[in-house]
Amino acid sequence: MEGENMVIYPRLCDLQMELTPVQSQMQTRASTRMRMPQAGLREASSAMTNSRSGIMAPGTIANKAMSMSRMEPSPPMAQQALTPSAATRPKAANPETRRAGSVARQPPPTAKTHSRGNSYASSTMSRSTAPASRNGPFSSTVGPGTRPTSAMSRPQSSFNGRRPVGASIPRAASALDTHMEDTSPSVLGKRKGMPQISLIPTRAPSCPVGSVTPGLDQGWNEASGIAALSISEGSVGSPTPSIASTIPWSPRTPVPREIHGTPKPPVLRNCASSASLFTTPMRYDGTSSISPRRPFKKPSIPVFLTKESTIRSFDHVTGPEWDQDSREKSLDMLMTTFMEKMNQQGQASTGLKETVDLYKTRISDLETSRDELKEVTITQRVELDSLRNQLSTAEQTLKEAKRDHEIAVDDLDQRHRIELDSSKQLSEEETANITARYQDEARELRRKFDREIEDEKAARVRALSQLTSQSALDTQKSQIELERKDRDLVTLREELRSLKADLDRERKTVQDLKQNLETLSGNSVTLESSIRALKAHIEFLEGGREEQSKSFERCNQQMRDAFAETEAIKEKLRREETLRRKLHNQVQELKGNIRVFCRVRPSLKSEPSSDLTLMQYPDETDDAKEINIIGPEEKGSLGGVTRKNNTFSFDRVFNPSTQNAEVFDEISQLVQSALDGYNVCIFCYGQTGSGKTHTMSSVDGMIPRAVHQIYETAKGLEEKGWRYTMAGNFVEVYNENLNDLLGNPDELDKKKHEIRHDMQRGKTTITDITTVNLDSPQMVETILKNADANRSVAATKANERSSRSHSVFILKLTGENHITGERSEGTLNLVDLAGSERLSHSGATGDRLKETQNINRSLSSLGDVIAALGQGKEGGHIPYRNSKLTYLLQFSLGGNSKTLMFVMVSPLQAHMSETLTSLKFATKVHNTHIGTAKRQARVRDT
Ligand SMILES: Nc1ncnc2c1ncn2[C@@H]1O[C@H](COP(=O)(O)OP(=O)(O)OP(=O)(O)O)[C@@H](O)[C@H]1O
Repeated sequence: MEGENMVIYPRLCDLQMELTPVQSQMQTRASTRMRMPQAGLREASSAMTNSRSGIMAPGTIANKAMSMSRMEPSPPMAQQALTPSAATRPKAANPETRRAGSVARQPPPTAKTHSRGNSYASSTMSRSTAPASRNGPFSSTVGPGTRPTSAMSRPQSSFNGRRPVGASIPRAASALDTHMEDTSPSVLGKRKGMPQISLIPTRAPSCPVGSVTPGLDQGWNEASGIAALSISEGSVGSPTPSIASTIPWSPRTPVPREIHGTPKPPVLRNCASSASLFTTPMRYDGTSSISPRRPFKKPSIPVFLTKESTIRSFDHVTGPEWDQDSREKSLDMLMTTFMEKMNQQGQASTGLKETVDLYKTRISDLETSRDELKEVTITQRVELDSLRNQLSTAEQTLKEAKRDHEIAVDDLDQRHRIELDSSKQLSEEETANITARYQDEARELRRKFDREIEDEKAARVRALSQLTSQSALDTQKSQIELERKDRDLVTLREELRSLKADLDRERKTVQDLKQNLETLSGNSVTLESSIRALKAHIEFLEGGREEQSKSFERCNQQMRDAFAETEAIKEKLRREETLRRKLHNQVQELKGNIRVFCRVRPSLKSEPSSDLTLMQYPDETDDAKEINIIGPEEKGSLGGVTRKNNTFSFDRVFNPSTQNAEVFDEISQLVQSALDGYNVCIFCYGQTGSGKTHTMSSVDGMIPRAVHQIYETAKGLEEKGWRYTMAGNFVEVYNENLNDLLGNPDELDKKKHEIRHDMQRGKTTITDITTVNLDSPQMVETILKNADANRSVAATKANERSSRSHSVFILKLTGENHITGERSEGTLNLVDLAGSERLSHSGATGDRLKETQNINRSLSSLGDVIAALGQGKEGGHIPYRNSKLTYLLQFSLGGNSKTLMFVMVSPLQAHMSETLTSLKFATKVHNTHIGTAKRQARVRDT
C-alpha cells in the first residue's frame, strides 16, 4: 500500500512540476497583459501631461490674452467698465501660476476641466456684469436697466470653451467667434428641449428708448453676418443653458453653432443695450484683428439715434441724453475699448488654434499607441489560448492521475480491511483462549485461597477460643483481684477513717495538751521560781544532784498526769453528752410524749374590749398551767346571778401577752429532740382566727425559729463530730388530697401525691414532692413565702384556703458523728390545722359542704388516733388511715415520736363556745398517755 502510494505521489508531483512553469508563464503573461494597458495609459497620460506641460489650456490662453489686454492702457471709462471682471481674471490667468503648475496643477483637457472652465467663465461674467450694471456709466447714458457689460461678457464666453479636442466639446459662441470650421449644424440640432429663438430679426416692441431700424437689421444680417438678435420677452430671462442654443444657425452666418456658459439673461434683457451692442461692430472699419477671415462690412444705414431720427415725439424734450457730441465721444471711447478687446480675442483665438493643433498631434500619437497596444493584445491573446490548451491538457492528465490514485487507494483499503478482519478474528480467538486459560487459573487460585482462608479461619477460631478462655480466666482472676482490692480499699477506707478519727482525737489531745502546757507553763513559772529557790538552796547546800533529777522526774510525771487527766476529761465529756441526750429524752418522756400547750391570742384593735371573754390564769406566776374561762352571767332559779367557771389544765398556758420567742423556748427542747433523732410533731389546733398561723408560720413563728435553732445547734455539734443535712417539704391536705405547696401552683388540686411508709425504718415519703435542701436559715423564709403564695392562688373570696386546709411543714434532719460513728435521723413536723369550729352540715352545700365534711373527719380522726394511742394497747389498732392527715403523721404520732399540741384560744366572747370545745378536746389529748418514744439512731458497728 505504502509502496503504491510512493509510486503514485511522484507522478502527481511530476505533473505539478510540469504545470507550474505553465501556470507561472500564464501568470507572467497575464500580469504583463494587465500591465501593458496600464503602461500604455501611463505613457499616454504622461505624454498628455508632457504635452500639457508645453501647451496652454484654451482657457489659459484666453485668460492670458485677457490679462495681456488688461496690461495695456485703456481709456478711463473702459477701464472702469472692465475693472470688475478684470479683477477676477488674474486668479485663473496668472502667468506665474501657469508657469509653475503647468504640469502638475493644470487640469487635463477633459470634460471636468471644461466644466470647471465654464463655471469659472460664468462666475467671472456674473461678477463683471453686476457691478457694471449698477455703476457703469453706460447704463446711465443708455437708459434705466441696461447692462453695458453684457457686450463684454459675451466675448468672454467664447473664450471659455476649454476643450479644444473633439467635436463634442461645446465651445462658447459669440458674435465675435471666427471658428467657422468647428461649427456644425448637426451638433446644434442635437440639443433637445431647448427653447428656440427665432433668427428672424424682430424689433422689440417694448423697447422704450430707440430701436433698430429695419434697414439696420437687414444690413446686419447681410453685410456683417452677425445675427441681430430679436428676443421675445418670453425667452429673455429664461434659464437657458446656452444662448447659442437659442440662436438658429444659418449657413451663411459666421456665428459659431454653440455658445457655452451659464445663462445670461440680464445681458439681453434690455433691447436697447443689445441693439447698441450688436450695432457696435458695424462701425468697425474692417481692420480689426478679431479674425482676418471674417470681414466686417460697414453698415449702410446709420446706427445711432439722432435728433432727426424717427423719434419725433421727443422734440420738446431737452437734456443731456440728447447731447450728441458727448454721446458720440463716449461711444468712440467705448468703440476703442471694444476694438482693443477684439484684438486681444483675436490673439487668443490664434493661441487656441495652436492648442487645437497640438491636441491633434497628441491624438494621433495616442492613436498610434493604441494601435500598438492592440497588436500586443492580439499577441497575448494567442499566447493565452495556447497556455489555456496546455493547462487543460495538464488538468486532464492530473484528473487521470488522481483517478488512478483513487483506484489504487481503494484497492489498498480493501486489502487492508481484509487483513484487519482476519487479524481481528485471530486476536479474538487468541483472547478467548487466553481468557479461558486465565479463568481456569483464577478458579484454581480461588479454590486454593479458599482452602487457605478456611485453614486460616479455623486456626484463628482456635486461637480466638484459646484467647477467650484465657481472657475469661484473666477476667475471673482480675475480678477476684478487684474484689480483693475492693475489700482492701474498704479496709483502707475504714483504716483511713479510724486514722482520721485518731488524728482528730490526737489533735484534740494536742489541743488539750497545749492547754495543759499553758497551765503547766504557768506552773513552770512557779517551778522556775522554785527552781531558782532550789538552785539557791542547791548552791547553798552544794550538792544534791539526785534531788535535782528527782525533781525533773516529778515534773515530767506531772505533765504526763496532766495529759492523761485531759484525755480522761474529754472522754468524760463525750460520755456526758450522751448522758445529756439520754437525760434530756428521759425528761421529755417524763414530761409526756404528748404535751398540750394552750395559748390565748390578744384581742385585736378592731375587736371591742366589751366582747372579750373573761379568762383567768390562776398559776400564772408559778407554773402557768391553768386557765379559767369564766362564763357569762346566769340568773339562778333563786334569782341569784352566777357565772360558770371552766378550769382547764395543760402543760403550759400562755396568756395573751406571751410572745412567740417565749413560746419557742418551751418547744426548743423538742426541736433538739428532732436533732437527736426523734420524730417530733407540733401542731396548732383551734378555731378560725384563734392565732394558729401567727404562732406557726409568722415571721417569728415556730417554723422559722425551729429552723434557726436547728442550724445553730447543728453548728455547735460540729465540734463534737456531728454533721447534719436538712431537707424540707411543705404540703397541704385539702379535701383529703395532698398538695405540694413548694411545687407548681397550677398543679394544686390536680397532681396526685401518694404517701408511702417504710415500716421497718419508720420513715415516710411522698411521691413527686418538692424537697428543698435548707443550706442556710434564710431558705426557710423563701419556703414559707412560696407556700403562702401558692395557697393565695388557690384561695377564693368565699373560701380562705388557710382556714379550710391543713398545712404540714416537714423537716428531715439527718446527722452523722464522724468521731463516734453515730448516725441519727429525726423528723420535725410543724402542722397548722384547719379551723376546728364545728361547722353545721345543714347550711353548707356543694364544695363548702365537702370541705366541712373533710375538715370534721380529719380532726375527729386525729382525736381518734390520739385516743387509740392513749389506750396503750400493745399492737392495738391505731386508725391512721382514716384521714390523710393522720396517715401522713403516722410516724410522728405515737410511741416513737414526741407530740406537742397547741390549743389556740380566741379571746372573743362570741367565740367562747368554740373555745370551750377546743379546750375540752385539748384536755382529752393532754390526758392521753402515749408510750415511750424511741430514738431513731444507729450506732456504727465497730
Ligand atoms: N399572739 C398574737 N399576738 C398578736 N396578734 C395575734 C396573735 N395571735 C393571732 N393574732 C392575730 O389574730 C389574727 C388571726 O390570727 P391567725 O390568722 O393566726 O388565726 P388562725 O387561727 O391561723 O386563722 P385561720 O384558721 O383562718 O388560719 C391575725 O391578724 C393575727 O395577726
